[in-house]
Amino acid sequence: MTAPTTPATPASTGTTAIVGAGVMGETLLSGLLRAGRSPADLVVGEKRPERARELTERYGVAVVDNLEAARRAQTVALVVKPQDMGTVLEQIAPELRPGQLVVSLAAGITTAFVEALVPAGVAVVRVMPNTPALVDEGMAAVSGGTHATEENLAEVEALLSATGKVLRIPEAQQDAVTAISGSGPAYLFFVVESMIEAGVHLGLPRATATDLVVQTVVGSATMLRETGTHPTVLREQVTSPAGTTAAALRELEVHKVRAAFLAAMEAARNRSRELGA
Ligand SMILES: NC(=O)C1=CN([C@@H]2O[C@H](COP(=O)(O)OP(=O)(O)OC[C@H]3O[C@@H](n4cnc5c(N)ncnc54)[C@H](OP(=O)(O)O)[C@@H]3O)[C@@H](O)[C@H]2O)C=CC1
Ligand SMILES: O=C(O)[C@@H]1CCC=N1
Repeated sequence: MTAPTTPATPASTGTTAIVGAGVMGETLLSGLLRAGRSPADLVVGEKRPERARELTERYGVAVVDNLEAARRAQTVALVVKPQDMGTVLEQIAPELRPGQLVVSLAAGITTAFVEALVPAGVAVVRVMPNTPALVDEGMAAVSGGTHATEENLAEVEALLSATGKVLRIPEAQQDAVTAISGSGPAYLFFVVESMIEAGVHLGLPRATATDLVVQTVVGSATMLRETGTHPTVLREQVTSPAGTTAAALRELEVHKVRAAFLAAMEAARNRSRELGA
C-alpha cells in the first residue's frame, strides 16, 4: 500500500532521536530538516566528538550520547550497522519507556530481535530506506512489529514520506526489499560506471560520456515513472529491427547479465537474512 497523501511536513510527534549518523542516518536527518522539522525537535546519538561537532555545525541539531538521545526522544530511529544493533539496544534499553517508538533502519534486523531487547510497551517498526532519500526520491518499506499500532505506522510513514515514496509491507518481505531497493542504487550506479567506461573505450571524452549516461538514466527512469509503460515495451521501442540496440542486447544475453542480476539480488537477500540471524 502506498502511503496516503503525503504531508510535506511530517506530523509533529515530539522529539525524534537518530542514533547512528553515518550515511543513512545523515540522509534521514537532512531529509527531516528539509521537510520542515525544527532542529529543536531532533537529537542525534553519535559517539565520535569530531563527527558530533560536524553535525551540529552543519544542521544545528543537538548531538548527545545514546542514553541522552533515548531519554529525550519520543521516537528513536536506530541507524547503526546491523552488527552494532544489539549493543546499542542493550545500552539504551534502560532509558526506553512504554509509549516510545523504536524504528530500526538496519538491514536484516527483525522486529522480534528489537522487541526482545526493549522494555514491554515500546513499539517497534522496521524500515528499509535507500540513499536517494537525499534528493527526496527515496524508496522506503515499512513493517510493524508485534505491538506497533496503526498510529505508529502512520507516524513512520509520515517521517519517511518527507523524502520519497513509502510502502507498507509484510515483514517477511523485508530481506527481499533490502536486496532490491535498499541496495538497488548501488547496482544502478555500477551500471552507470560501466556505461561511462564503455563510452571512454569507444573514444568519447569522459565528461561527454558521463553527461550522456546520466541524462539517459534520468530520462529512462522518468519515462518509466511517468508513462507507467512496462519496461519490456519501452525496451522494444528502442530496439529497431537488425539495429544497434539488438546487437548490444544480444551481447548482454550472451554474457548472462540477466542471470547475474538474479544471482546478485539473491546474494543480497541471503546476506540480509544472515545479518538478522
Ligand atoms: N547506506 C545505505 O544505503 C543504507 C543503509 N541502511 C542501514 O543503515 C544502517 C547504517 O548504514 P550506513 O549509514 O550505510 O553505515 P555507516 O557506517 O555510514 O553508519 C553507521 C553509523 O553508526 C555509528 N555508530 C556505530 N556504533 C554506534 C554507537 N554505539 N552509537 C552511535 N552511533 C554508532 C557509526 O559511527 P562510527 O563511524 O564512529 O563507528 C556510523 O556513523 C545499517 O544498519 C544499514 O543496514 C539501510 C538502507 C540503505
Ligand atoms: O549494504 C548494506 O548492507 C546496506 C543495506 C542496504 C543498503 N546498504
